[in-house]
Amino acid sequence: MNRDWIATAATLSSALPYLQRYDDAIVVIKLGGHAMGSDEAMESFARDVVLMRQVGVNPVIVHGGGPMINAMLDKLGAKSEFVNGKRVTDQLTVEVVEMVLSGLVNKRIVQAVNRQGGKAVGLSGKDANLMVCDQTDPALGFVGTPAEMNPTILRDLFAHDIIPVIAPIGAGRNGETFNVNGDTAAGAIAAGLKADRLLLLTDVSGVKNAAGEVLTELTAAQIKEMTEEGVIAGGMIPKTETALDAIEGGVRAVVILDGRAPNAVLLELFTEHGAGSLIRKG
Ligand SMILES: Nc1ncnc2c1ncn2[C@@H]1O[C@H](COP(=O)(O)OP(=O)(O)O)[C@@H](O)[C@H]1O
Ligand SMILES: CC(=O)N[C@@H](CCC(=O)OP(=O)(O)O)C(=O)O
Repeated sequence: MNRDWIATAATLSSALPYLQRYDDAIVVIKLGGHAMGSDEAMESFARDVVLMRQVGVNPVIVHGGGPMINAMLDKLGAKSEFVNGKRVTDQLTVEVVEMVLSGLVNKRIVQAVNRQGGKAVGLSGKDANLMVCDQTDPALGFVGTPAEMNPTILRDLFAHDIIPVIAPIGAGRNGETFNVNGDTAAGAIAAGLKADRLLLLTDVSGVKNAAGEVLTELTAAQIKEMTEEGVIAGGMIPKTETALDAIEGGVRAVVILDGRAPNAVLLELFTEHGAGSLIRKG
């Protein structure tokens, strides 16, 4: 018999304890703009998510799309600046952010999942009042901080075998639209659902120390120290902040990992190998 088939059967068999552990688990996956990559990479990601659903996991995808927003702002001749990983968002920018995230990016992911045989439905924080926000800081404009989560809609979707794909747009209490950092939104949704896992997919293999080595496990104290020293910087700041908030909010564990690695989520969930940097309650 072909050796590859024997190896495939052995791999499937060794996954049994993990399949049992994650049966009916809620796993929130944040797909960052930098991790989205080519159509082939998107297809492979979508396939992994459909497989998760097939084996009894309830996956929720929350996406970013920073590079896609930048590209559209460039086309419009508009500039934007970031403060601690958050985009300063004026009226024009928030309109572009909503169009790009809820439109182009969200539907690309929805379609990719559905092409693999899944049932994905796209929504944003506005739908069913999923994520109601307050303004983060007047200096940042229309940037929102999640203040009230209404995740019942997501449980209703799970019950119908539907994979929710969520754009990080928040509903304001006075009809405003808020731009929410994708990691922040994913953390708030994971906490609202008391998810078993929050996987933050990005373009590095995990959180690196000053020597550039990936730390396989991180404590809150280490994150605080590394941020003060500037070792954790830029886009990694909202990710590690999110991880700590999510754990405080009742998420069992958070993993920051490279979404561009082949089958990254399957490797993390269903093998003993694991991947990236794990953060859990200390
Ligand atoms: N200590 C660190 N370890 C790993 N990456 C870091 C660290 N500090 C800053 N970064 C940067 O954070 C980036 C990930 O954040 P970001 O670009 O916002 O990703 P995404 O678009 O996937 O959300 C990495 O590509 C890296 O340049
Ligand atoms: C407030 C804020 O910064 N919002 C982000 C939303 C998109 C995002 O988070 O995209 P990534 O995950 O690809 O970085 C932005 O405007 O870029």
